[in-house]
Amino acid sequence: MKFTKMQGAGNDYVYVNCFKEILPQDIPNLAKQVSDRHKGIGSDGLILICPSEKADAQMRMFNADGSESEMCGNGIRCVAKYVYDHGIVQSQTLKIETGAGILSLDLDIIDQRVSQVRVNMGRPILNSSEIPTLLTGDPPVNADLQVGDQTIQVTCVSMGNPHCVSFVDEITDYWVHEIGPQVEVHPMFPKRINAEFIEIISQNEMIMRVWERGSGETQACGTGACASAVAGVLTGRTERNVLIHLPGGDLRLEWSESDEVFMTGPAVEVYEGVWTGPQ
Ligand SMILES: N[C@@H](CCC[C@H](N)C(=O)O)C(=O)O
Repeated sequence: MKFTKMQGAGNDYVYVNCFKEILPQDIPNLAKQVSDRHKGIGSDGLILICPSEKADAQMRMFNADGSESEMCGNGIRCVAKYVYDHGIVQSQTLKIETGAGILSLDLDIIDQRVSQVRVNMGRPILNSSEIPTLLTGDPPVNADLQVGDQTIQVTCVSMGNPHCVSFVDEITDYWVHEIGPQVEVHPMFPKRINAEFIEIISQNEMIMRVWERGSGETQACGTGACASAVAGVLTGRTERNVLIHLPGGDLRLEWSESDEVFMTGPAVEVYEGVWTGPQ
């Protein structure tokens, strides 16, 4: 199976061109195998670039534990780069089908290669069945979450996939590695959840680390950055334009007055290879 390793703000996935490649039936198991950083290729998960009847291409995304997610913000920028750079569709605007609907993307092209992508990530969902108990009222969708022996204040936002955002004074490993995994599997979230930890720098700038559902800490999460930008506005901490610094790079976010979230960030191809599978 031919694959391409790509990363967006350090969030790295194995991408497979399903316009050409035929995959084994058990894709969750394939995702687990290729993602393994010691015995596989090593990645935060597996992303399939597939034909679509409704858009230029379809993206399917699997976390490192084999679970499938509805959406991947850093992934969709890389899918757009792949589709353009590999000549599947050479248009500066693309439509990609995801589990969260069909999204529109604008490509920034330098020397005939995509360098940056601006994605219309759609409207945040503030009353989602994926985040059932917390989101029963009007926004702000804030709640107190009991985690171990402490209560943390969270803001829950779905970008097609679910996110639980906590604003903290200082983001430490304690938050990401101790609290993050407990938030992920908290009984309040039956489909599990991605946990973002945010330090505010100013009304237009924040720092973020994430504990991702199904993959653990990653260097960036695009949908998590969108959810955090929305949560910043909902809680009165930030304005609608915000620059988010993540361990793997920066993402620029805008929550427009028309209620759509726009995310701009890099997409990078790292290398191509052939997966022969565990022997
Ligand atoms: N890193 C991604 C999100 C990947 C999926 C997530 N772990 C989930 O299970 O919802 C991003 O950039 O959005």
